[in-house]
Amino acid sequence: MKDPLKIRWGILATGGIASAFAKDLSIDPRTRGVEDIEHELIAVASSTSKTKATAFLQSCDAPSRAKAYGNYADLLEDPEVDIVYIATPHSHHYRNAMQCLRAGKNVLCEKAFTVNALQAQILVKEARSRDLLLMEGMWTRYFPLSGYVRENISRGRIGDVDRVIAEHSLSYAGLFSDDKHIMINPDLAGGILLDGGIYSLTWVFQALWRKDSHHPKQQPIVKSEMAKYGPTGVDGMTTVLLEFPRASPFGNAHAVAATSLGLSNDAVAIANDVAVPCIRIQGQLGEIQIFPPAYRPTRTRIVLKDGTVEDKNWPQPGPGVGSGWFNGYGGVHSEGEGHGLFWEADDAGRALKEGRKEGSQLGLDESVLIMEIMDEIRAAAGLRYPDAVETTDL
Ligand SMILES: NC(=O)C1=CN([C@@H]2O[C@H](COP(=O)(O)OP(=O)(O)OC[C@H]3O[C@@H](n4cnc5c(N)ncnc54)[C@H](OP(=O)(O)O)[C@@H]3O)[C@@H](O)[C@H]2O)C=CC1
Ligand SMILES: O=C1OC[C@@H](O)[C@H](O)[C@H]1O
Repeated sequence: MKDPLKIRWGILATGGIASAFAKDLSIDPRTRGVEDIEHELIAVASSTSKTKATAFLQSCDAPSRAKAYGNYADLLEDPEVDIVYIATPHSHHYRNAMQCLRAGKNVLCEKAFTVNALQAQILVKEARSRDLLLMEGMWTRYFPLSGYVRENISRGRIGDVDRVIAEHSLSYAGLFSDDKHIMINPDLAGGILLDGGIYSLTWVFQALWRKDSHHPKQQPIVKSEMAKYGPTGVDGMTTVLLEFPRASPFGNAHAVAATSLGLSNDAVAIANDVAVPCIRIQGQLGEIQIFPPAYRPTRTRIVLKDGTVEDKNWPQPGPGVGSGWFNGYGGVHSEGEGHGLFWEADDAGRALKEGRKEGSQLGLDESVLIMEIMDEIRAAAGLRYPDAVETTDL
């Protein structure tokens, strides 16, 4: 077998998800059966200071040769960096991704891809004109669990998908010490739609926007309601009804994508020691249930009308570094294993190997379409971020 291709990563920002990503890069890909590529963290950049970048590398047990930069521009000039993972707030994705592309770097950019669809379209055009990889870091799409769900839909286990009910919420109520918090700060494009609603929409799209659909693909019709978080005016709860046109004796397919900053199915289920699915994908023959959290589920159930019940657990693989490695970030992960960001990193690495220019499970046209839908939802409720955040000027 040929030697694995080494993917040389740079990371922009030193916050919570940047740290989880750096730790996942350090996990040997062979622990998840990946032998054709491997990852190396070459450099991290902090917009605040080199000291912060150095501390970040230490806290992530990064390779000793990894470099710390005190600004983003210096990392983009590093010829050893093949691909940049952007882990800044939503407000900064457009600007940072454009900086990377203009510096000739491939890009894996955290979700939500941008603040609005126009920004996403401009980035896509830039990446295509430069023949660079541009990929939205919607990690959930790359989990083996998601592949299993997609495959069972394709095999027709539940019949055609008639309805999807998707809910992703966080338990943030009362937890904000001030209005500058990333989740609620309009200057950082905060609010639950861009942060959490994107997961509910991801599950709806994984189920209903499919290459192998028996039905012609047509854009969904969207209706929505938003409840604002009073102190800052961003959305604290958003509920979306999507109708997917199709030629079926049962009419169009429906989906509900719900999200909230304060209500958490996950927290309620844990507190009461019960398991309640957050995603239900329903067809005439039965349904696929996915258990919370929607962004990192580890359990599925298929329930069919013929009496079949199939439960499966999907622990994230890894070296078993002990519980608590990722605890306190992005939910409760009791397995003490990898976070799961390595799956999207593997897909980005394989894209570089194969010459592919977008993610295999979330192409750029779909990322743009989802941004268009989120624009529509925000416009219906009058949620517009400051001009400096919505702009396409650099
Ligand atoms: N896939 C997933 O599971 C998750 C994804 N995310 C996504 O990752 C992104 C970052 O979120 P998260 O890591 O939680 O955020 P954090 O607030 O923890 O970190 C953001 C980092 O961005 C950098 N930054 C640059 N400019 C600013 C600015 N003006 N204000 C604040 N920070 C700035 C900072 O690093 P520095 O000072 O070093 O430049 C900061 O540490 C978002 O897009 C979010 O949606 C978040 C959580 C989980
Ligand atoms: O992407 C995310 O997933 C986990 C959540 O805790 C976090 O708010 C969000 O950004």
